[in-house]
Amino acid sequence: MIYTLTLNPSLDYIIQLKSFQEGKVNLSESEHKLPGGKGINVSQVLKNLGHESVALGFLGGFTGDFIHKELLKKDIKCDFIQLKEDTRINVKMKNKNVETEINGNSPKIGEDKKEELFKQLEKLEKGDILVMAGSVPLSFESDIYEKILAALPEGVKVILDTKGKALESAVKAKPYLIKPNHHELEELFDVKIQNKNELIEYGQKLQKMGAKNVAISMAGDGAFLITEDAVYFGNVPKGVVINSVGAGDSMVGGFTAGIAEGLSIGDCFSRGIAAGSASAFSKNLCTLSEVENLINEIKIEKIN
Ligand SMILES: Nc1ncnc2c1ncn2[C@@H]1O[C@H](COP(=O)(O)OP(=O)(O)OP(=O)(O)O)[C@@H](O)[C@H]1O
Ligand SMILES: O=P(O)(O)OC[C@@]1(O)O[C@H](CO)[C@@H](O)[C@@H]1O
Repeated sequence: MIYTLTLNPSLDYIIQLKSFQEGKVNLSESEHKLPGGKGINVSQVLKNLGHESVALGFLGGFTGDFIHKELLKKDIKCDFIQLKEDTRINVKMKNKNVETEINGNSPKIGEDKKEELFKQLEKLEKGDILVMAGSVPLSFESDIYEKILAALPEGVKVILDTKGKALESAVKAKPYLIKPNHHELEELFDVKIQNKNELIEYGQKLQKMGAKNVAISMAGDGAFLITEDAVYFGNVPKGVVINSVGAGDSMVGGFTAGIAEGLSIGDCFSRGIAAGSASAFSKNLCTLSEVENLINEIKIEKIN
């Protein structure tokens, strides 16, 4: 089974504006609400690509109820731990082509709820895939992903998409795949990466620190995959970006679907890029046909 873990889900409130002036009353042109949070988006993408998953994490209050109901409507299996406080609201504002995000604070999560999560994860089995994605709630220490990795039963394949200290500590516990974007890589090592060789160098540093495979996305500029034996570059297809929120999660979802189908790592990478771009080119998260329409435009090149 595939599990996704979203420690810090969100109700994403998407607002489209014709113009925006700071300090003024601005009228929205349209708005909609979506269940959000990186692992939850991965579960939605997996569903669209024909794969079942169980969405795990913490939900609370009316925002949590909304997310739960929306996921059940999509026939996504859920096993969330209930919190008293409301799940956060993340505002995604689109003014012409400029996307601005305001992400809310996480609700409080007690020690008992954390223990409940570890109990749930104990039940995973060899051969299961666990996708852990997103920020760490304020109630948790930044090494929570490392602790989860260390506590998991043997043989669970972990895909991790997070950043900063949470990523730095978790790589030590040897996840199967991590997916930083190039900005997150710069932030982690506190450097300005000047060219592709440097990017590969820093990706390989993460590998030396423990990550088995490192996929580095660079939005419209392609992506690198560093495996144990090789470095691959994948181009991204050309298209008009409509909504980049969730593009990274879609890449993770596409890659995970490839693993579940037993594809080669290069094909998983290509599927991930197609899914990321298909989501970027549409208002919603990618569908299977959108991914299939792009897959042949992606060429994976082994560069060393
Ligand atoms: N401008 C673009 N053109 C084509 N594809 C894109 C573009 N931007 C993003 N993508 C697709 O989405 C994938 C992930 O993009 P990106 O590097 O922005 O990840 P991210 O920063 O994790 O995403 P997110 O915006 O969800 O946080 C890319 O590898 C690509 O497949
Ligand atoms: O604060 P985090 O967990 O890093 O990111 C949360 C978030 O921005 O990520 C998703 C898009 O990737 C959105 O659904 C959600 O609002």
